[in-house]
Amino acid sequence: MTLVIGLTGSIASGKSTVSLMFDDFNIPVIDADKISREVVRPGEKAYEQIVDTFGGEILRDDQTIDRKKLGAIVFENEDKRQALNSIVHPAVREKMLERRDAHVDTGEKCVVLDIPLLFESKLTNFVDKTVVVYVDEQVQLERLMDRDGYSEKEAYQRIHAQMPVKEKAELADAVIDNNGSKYDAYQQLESLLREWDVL
Ligand SMILES: CC(C)(COP(=O)(O)OP(=O)(O)OC[C@H]1O[C@@H](n2cnc3c(N)ncnc32)[C@H](O)[C@@H]1O)[C@@H](O)C(=O)NCCC(=O)NCCS
Ligand SMILES: Nc1ncnc2c1ncn2[C@@H]1O[C@H](COP(=O)(O)OP(=O)(O)OP(=O)(O)O)[C@@H](O)[C@H]1O
Repeated sequence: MTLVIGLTGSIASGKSTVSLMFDDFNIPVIDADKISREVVRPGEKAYEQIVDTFGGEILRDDQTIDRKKLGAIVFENEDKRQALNSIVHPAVREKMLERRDAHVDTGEKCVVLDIPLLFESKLTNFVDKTVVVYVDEQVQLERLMDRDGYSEKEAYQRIHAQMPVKEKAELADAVIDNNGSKYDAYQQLESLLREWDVL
């Protein structure tokens, strides 16, 4: 039996940081953000739909989608964010499930689905257990501004486009508190995997 873990959090709470740690335990991770880049490459159905909906202004010279421009549009306007979600999410879901099932079929002990919008998109039925990477909002804001160079307003727009991470923590089977060091988070992950009999 494969244990399927849904890993989530809020923007810049540390999902990718924790997701890399699964490597140390030889546990495969399926990353929804990565897949959401694959399904919007030129030639893909979602690419055509995005260009039809948002216009050619969101393209770079090489015809790929300018993610900064598209991000600025959708995090400013909730209806537009929902429109983008309804184009991209079905394609992401399909690919994630294909990859999850491939790992289940080969008898992997554990597989992780890293999905930022796991709770918002009601995808908890894709997984057996949920883990939230939690940080306090002030730490989240600082790490987000630091990492991506957003202004405070831009950072808050992105934070508020998701369910507050505190609420996600209440819904989770387990929480990794990432307010401390990365090593601290690593130790919490290791003891959780022991508790769940994965190691
Ligand atoms: C808006 C886009 C173009 C911005 O691209 P950019 O490269 O700047 O950001 P990236 O994709 O790396 O996402 C960074 C983080 O933003 C948050 N985020 C992304 N999309 C959304 C969304 N639609 N709603 C709320 N938060 C989001 C997530 O926490 C994600 O981890 C891009 O995020 C996108 O296409 N989003 C729609 C698809 C989606 O929902 N992806 C997230 C999970 S599948
Ligand atoms: N414990 C920590 N101590 C200090 N910095 C950290 C810690 N955890 C993560 N960071 C930094 O905070 C930033 C956000 O972390 P990360 O990219 O892992 O978040 P994320 O949840 O995957 O973000 P996104 O939702 O945008 O994909 C990164 O610059 C990362 O290096």
